[in-house]
Amino acid sequence: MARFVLSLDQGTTSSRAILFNHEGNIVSIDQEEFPQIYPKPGEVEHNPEDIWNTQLRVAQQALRKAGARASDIAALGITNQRETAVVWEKSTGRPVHNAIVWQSRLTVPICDELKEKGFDKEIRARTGLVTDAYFSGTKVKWILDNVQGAREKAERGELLFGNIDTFLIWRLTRGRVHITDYTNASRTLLFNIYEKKWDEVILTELGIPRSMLPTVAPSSCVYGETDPEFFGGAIKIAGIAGDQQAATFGQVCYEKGMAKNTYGTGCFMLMNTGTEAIHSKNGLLTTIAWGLGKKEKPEITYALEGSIFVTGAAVQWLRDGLHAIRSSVEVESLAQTEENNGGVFLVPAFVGLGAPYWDPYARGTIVGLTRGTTMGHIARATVESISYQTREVLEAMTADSGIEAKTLRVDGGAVVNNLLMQFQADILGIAVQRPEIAETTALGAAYLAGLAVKFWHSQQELSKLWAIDRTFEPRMSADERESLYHDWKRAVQRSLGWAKP
Ligand SMILES: Nc1ncnc2c1ncn2[C@@H]1O[C@H](COP(=O)(O)OP(=O)(O)O)[C@@H](O)[C@H]1O
Ligand SMILES: O=P(O)(O)OC[C@H](O)CO
Repeated sequence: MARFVLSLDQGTTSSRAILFNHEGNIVSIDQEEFPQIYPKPGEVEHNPEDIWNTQLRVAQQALRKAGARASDIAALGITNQRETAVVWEKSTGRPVHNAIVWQSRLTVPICDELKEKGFDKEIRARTGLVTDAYFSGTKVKWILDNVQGAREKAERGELLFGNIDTFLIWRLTRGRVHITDYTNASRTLLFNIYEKKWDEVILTELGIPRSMLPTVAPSSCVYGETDPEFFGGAIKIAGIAGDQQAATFGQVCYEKGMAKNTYGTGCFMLMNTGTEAIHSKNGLLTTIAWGLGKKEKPEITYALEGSIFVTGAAVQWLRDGLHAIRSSVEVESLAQTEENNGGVFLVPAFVGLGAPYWDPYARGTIVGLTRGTTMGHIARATVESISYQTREVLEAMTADSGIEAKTLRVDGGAVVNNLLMQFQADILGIAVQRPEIAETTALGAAYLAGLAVKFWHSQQELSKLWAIDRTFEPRMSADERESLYHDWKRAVQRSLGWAKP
């Protein structure tokens, strides 16, 4: 009798694999970081072989640590950094270029051209997204336009495109399955979220052959099996979701109006809007939260999303760029060396700004420096910037949905930082709830896979497994809160448009 579900969580900075038991508890975990490649300022790439090798290794290691065999695994779920685009040869499985990462600004000129033509309105109306280099579509176009021979090969049906979920499944099944789910498809800029199919008008405009694209399936169903060689036996692949949607599922935000915020490389807030796709007037994205039900008749749940590009990555910059700390966790103690930010505000617009500004030309800014500024102030300003950006997105969400959040569910690598969590509650003026399992991304993918093979039977059953580790109540006075937020807004104004040619 299978005892576990295996979750593969392929993130921006690391690959993780987690085994969950029937209670939704972690049985074993393994994680490996892999190199970030920065070819030019603003460009970010990953070597797909690094992604594959680290992901396979951590999965094998997670099984080994638990003393589990393939037959102990009821199913495998995959969750992934979204939008990151890989194009590979169908016959060999070899990528024709590095993966172009979601953060990369490489395709800003393509997006500018689309906007000049007014095609951004078509994109918004069909995909729910804004025309930004963030999404996969212009990355695929760039590869076809710039890698020698790629376009001809693609037109002959010899190249395939996929986000990381699709690439991993292609490898895990040794090229037998070319598939994605509704959540990942909704982030490509190529998928019509209303008609629930690849959008021919956009494909034509970007010159992307339909034959490159994977089949789109529900987020919870059996897609195929892993080649027996990888885990000493075949394992059913039965769940797929982009990592932010998976976290929303793992946080059991199953009712309309429920929201979560994930603190990783960036921050991503998603609110379940039910069967209604709300068109944002405040700089948010309309996206697919998950597609459940049958392949022939998917039941789509939509979400509003606020995507913030740089949050935890700013802490990494303190570590790797400024060498102010040796590990990300040290940011908390460094920030605590000062009682407040000393008037310093840091806008981490390293790759432009995402929601709600969508300014590819914004750049990082530190304002308010004086002779008395210390590294402690800068560390505090970095932590605070995560919370201010989150408030901007939550305000946009309230304006778009008309729903006032009373609490915010949080997860992701940075929520271990109690200073950040307390400041977040203070600056929002609402309680922040940290669940017992902060690995909700992996948990969400496990839930999706487990539901497909009846390891779990219903979303109601899963809702009961959610438990709070700690609630952070707001303690700051309203005057102080508003004054800090006002100054943050002034700082953002100084970062906007900085790199515009
Ligand atoms: N204690 C901390 N305080 C603030 N940020 C942290 C802390 N610990 C980790 N982080 C940040 O969280 C991110 C890692 O979180 P994770 O959820 O693994 O991200 P991802 O899935 O994007 O790779 C890194 O950017 C790291 O700098
Ligand atoms: O890998 P993460 O956790 O930084 O998430 C990345 C997002 O999916 C990008 O949209």
